[in-house]
Amino acid sequence: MTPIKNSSRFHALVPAAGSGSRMGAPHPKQYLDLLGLPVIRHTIDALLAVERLETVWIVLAPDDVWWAQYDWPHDPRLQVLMCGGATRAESVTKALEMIAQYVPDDTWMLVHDAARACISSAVVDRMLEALSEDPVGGLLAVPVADTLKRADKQGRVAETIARDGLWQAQTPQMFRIGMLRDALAAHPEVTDEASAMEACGHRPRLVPSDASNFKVTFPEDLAMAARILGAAREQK
Ligand SMILES: Nc1ccn([C@@H]2O[C@H](COP(=O)(O)OP(=O)(O)OP(=O)(O)O)[C@@H](O)[C@H]2O)c(=O)n1
Ligand SMILES: C[C@](O)(CO)[C@H](O)COP(=O)(O)O
Repeated sequence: MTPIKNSSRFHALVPAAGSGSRMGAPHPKQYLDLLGLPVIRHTIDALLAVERLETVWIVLAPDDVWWAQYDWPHDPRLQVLMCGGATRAESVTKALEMIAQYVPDDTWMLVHDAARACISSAVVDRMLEALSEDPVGGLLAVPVADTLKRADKQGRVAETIARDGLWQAQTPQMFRIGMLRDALAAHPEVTDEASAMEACGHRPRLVPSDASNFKVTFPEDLAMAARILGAAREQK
């Protein structure tokens, strides 16, 4: 592969090497049926609809046997890396190490869960507008709406936590590839990219999103995702 010239400005990276253990299905949740297509296909279609994304990199597990069983968009911007790791952070880190050989360090990378299949291209475009001049980058997130309780070991309320200023982190999470690669290398224990950046002393910007961009995690989530995507289709 030759280096990509002309400093590609925005790329997306989709970690899709998880097993979906909380879904409890016989195969990974990213390949489960959602409105007649695998879950991840909706994610890919939404990202490919964002014209400013120069490449959409998909990170699969090295032993993935499902991807090859489907047809995927014939778009040269769609690229597959078979380098997933044991954790989400490891999958992202390994992919960034490969991609960083071909793109400049200041390239923006939008890391987006394969399992957030209801993402809309309009929201991603809004994120690009909000963050492209930002010195750090940031993430989609929603303010916490419910009252929060911490449980004790008996399943009783140990305390009520003030929700002021609390947000739920979503994806995409958008950072410059060089800074993100270094942050994840230093903090491999994180569950999202923003945490690695925070641990390095940065303060990622929160870009308001909404609950429709939820992560398909449990069996009942598939019906919810189908309703959201179905309603979005009807509005088009
Ligand atoms: N080793 C891993 C684990 C997760 N992921 C990806 O990271 C995203 C968010 O992770 P999560 O929803 O937790 O997925 P799983 O790990 O597959 O689910 P579970 O935790 O229920 O096993 C998913 O798109 C998943 O495929 C990954 O690329 N590599
Ligand atoms: C990145 C993420 O989707 C933000 O909410 C989340 O942290 C991933 O969580 P998991 O630990 O992979 O379930």
